[in-house]
Amino acid sequence: MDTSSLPSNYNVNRRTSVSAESLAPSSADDTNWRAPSYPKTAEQQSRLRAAVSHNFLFSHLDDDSSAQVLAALQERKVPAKDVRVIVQGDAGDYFYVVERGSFDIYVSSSGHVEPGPEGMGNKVASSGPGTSFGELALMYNAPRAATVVSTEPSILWQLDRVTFRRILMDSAFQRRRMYESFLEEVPLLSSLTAYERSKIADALETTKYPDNTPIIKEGDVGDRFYLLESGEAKAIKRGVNGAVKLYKKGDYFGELALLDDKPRAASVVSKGEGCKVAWLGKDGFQRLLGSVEGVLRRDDPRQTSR
Ligand SMILES: Nc1ncnc2c1ncn2[C@@H]1O[C@@H]2COP(=O)(O)O[C@H]2[C@H]1O
Repeated sequence: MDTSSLPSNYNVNRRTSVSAESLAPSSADDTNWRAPSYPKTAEQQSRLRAAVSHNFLFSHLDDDSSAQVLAALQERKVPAKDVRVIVQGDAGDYFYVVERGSFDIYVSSSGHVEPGPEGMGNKVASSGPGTSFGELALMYNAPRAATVVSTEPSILWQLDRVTFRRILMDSAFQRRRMYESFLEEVPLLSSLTAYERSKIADALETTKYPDNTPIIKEGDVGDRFYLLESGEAKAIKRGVNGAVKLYKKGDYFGELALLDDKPRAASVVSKGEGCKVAWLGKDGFQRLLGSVEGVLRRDDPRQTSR
């Protein structure tokens, strides 16, 4: 098993007991399996659609899978703050999408919650509307890696482990696998945790450009942030001879227009053998790269190439 996406204190060897059936998302008797379908009012449907619309794990599903997953999601109201929706060390049963409210996520280095007020360990993250949690135990058949606690009355949508594994997991796994090792080598992201990088992996899209093809055009409105996955590219500016910046694997561009809502400050063009880029839309950029905004502003290329 590839464990590179796991938190460092994640004990992969401590398995929980789960039935063989639930471990085999693509088993031979696939034809007999049907996702559960929970009836919903029109009002619930529209809230659910809005809640999943910004969640990247759902964005790559075909229409049929998407309909099955939406039908299988069940509303769960969390009536108060301090409700432990997930307890570190427990077996995984559901994956959760947050519709409303917020949750804090704690990790105890012992792998499970200890008695006493500090027993949940350190707070490592928070989760708000449109985000999701609880996928790790289901993906890796391992105990819950963290404790997730409500900080106010909230609304969740929960998906059972079998439906998660059969419909959502393949695409989630593939994207995380595909990008994990690349993202580890991107200097900009080195201050993030492995878990934060795996969330970025969920959100990335890939595009290939042949040699000498514009990726960004100076003056355009910016809606994507790019990481150079392979090949080369250069930045050029009207009225300036030669490239103002060269990009190689692991470099990024397209951040300035997104940071300040200004038009693209330069064009970026593929060069050499062309290139492959991984990109995040503006929404993903703002949600997932908020903590590196300081680095992006500090390293503003206009300070050296103007
Ligand atoms: N740093 C982190 N380490 C482990 N789990 C995390 C972390 N941040 C968020 N989580 C989420 O907390 C969830 C706890 O249950 P799971 O292990 O199933 O999946 C975990 C992740 O979805």
